[in-house]
Amino acid sequence: MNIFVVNSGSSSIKYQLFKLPSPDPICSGLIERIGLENSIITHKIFSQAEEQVVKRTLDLPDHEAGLQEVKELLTDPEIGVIQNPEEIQVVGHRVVHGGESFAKTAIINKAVKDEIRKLFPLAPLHNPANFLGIEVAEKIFTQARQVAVFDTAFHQTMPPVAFRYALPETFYTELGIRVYGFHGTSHKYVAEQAAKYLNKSENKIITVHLGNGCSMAAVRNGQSVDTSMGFGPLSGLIMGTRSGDIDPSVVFHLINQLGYDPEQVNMLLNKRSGMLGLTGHSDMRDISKAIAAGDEQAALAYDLYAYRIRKYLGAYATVLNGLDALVFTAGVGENDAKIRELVCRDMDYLGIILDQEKNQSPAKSLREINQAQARVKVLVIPTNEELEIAQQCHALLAGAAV
Ligand SMILES: Nc1ncnc2c1ncn2[C@@H]1O[C@H](COP(=O)(O)OP(=O)(O)O)[C@@H](O)[C@H]1O
Ligand SMILES: CC(=O)OP(=O)(O)O
Ligand SMILES: [Mg+2]
Repeated sequence: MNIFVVNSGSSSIKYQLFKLPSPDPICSGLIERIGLENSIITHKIFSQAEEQVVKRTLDLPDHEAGLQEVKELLTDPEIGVIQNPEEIQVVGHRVVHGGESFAKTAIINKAVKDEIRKLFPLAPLHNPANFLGIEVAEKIFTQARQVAVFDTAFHQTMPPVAFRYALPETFYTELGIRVYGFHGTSHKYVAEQAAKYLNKSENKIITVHLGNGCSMAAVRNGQSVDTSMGFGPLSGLIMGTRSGDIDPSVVFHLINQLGYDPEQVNMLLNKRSGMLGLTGHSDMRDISKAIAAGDEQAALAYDLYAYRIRKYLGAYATVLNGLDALVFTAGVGENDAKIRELVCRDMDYLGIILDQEKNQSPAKSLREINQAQARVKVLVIPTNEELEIAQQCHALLAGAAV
């Protein structure tokens, strides 16, 4: 079954084509700077041992132009991997917010689209772009089943003690105000990899997803029991441009005393805060360079970022009443050894003892970075949200076990 996976962001589209049940992608790509001049498409084709990379710079005014270009690349007479778009049987879409309506992957129809649209205000950076990706894919891959895989779905197993806020009950029952949690596809994927590695069906795992957005999850026996993002993808850890946890009094102060309007507060907390607000950079590689050049603000921000993770680590070890494995994943989690070191420092009371040398290993596959005698495995596991999405689509449509 040919499954094309689309992860649309506000200015980017990531995609991969799989022929399930094989987990190896046929091709993958990233389109950056959609809507700006000089959009960049990086398209990779994997065949046997070799990898071919095609890079094109062109003006792509919108997502439709971006996906049209991908269609051309997929069906190109020379480098194409299929002959026509009808060969794609399924398009799997990452959709960030599914509210309480979707505990599982869903075939997209009008009702599903209406629900995704209703959730725009709760995930303003994500759901509108995801929706656009669906609409464009429907036009291009007209024969394919369109399927939505929700970031929130994995966290629907959380108990009420983890998902309820201390607000009057009707705010939950009538207005749906509760913790939803995000990055579920990634937390699920790496927690399953870790459980296989531990070779223990009963297990307690904390997963730490550190990308542009950052979140943690406490996972017991494969089920999410708590997570750091909440009603929207803004609470919890410090992120590239998002503040993470902040006292809501700050919002009232900004509005009532400093004259901000609600949209300005929204922009501030979502787009101008986090590491960007603290240092002027949202990319951890730039922050590391600034620290090396003696920038004290950058050094403080880096410490703040790790400190927040440590607080959640303590909380989740308590929630789980112990810990078998701590998993780092996504761009920062997989690549930034120093962050992992700061997070794991002085955690021997929890059974976490890092092996400095193993922590420095640049390997790109699952690796164990704790000292041999440590009670808790510390693992770096590359996430693969696209493969997880493809496998969930396959399970839904072919009845395959995942
Ligand atoms: N070698 C690296 N060292 C430190 N951070 C890195 C490295 N490579 C990528 N990153 C970080 O990963 C982030 C992107 O992570 P990713 O998981 O791809 O995020 P997203 O899927 O949210 O776009 C970048 O902003 C950057 O901070
Ligand atoms: C939900 C979320 O924060 O996603 P991302 O990390 O892709 O921005
Ligand atoms: Mg991501």
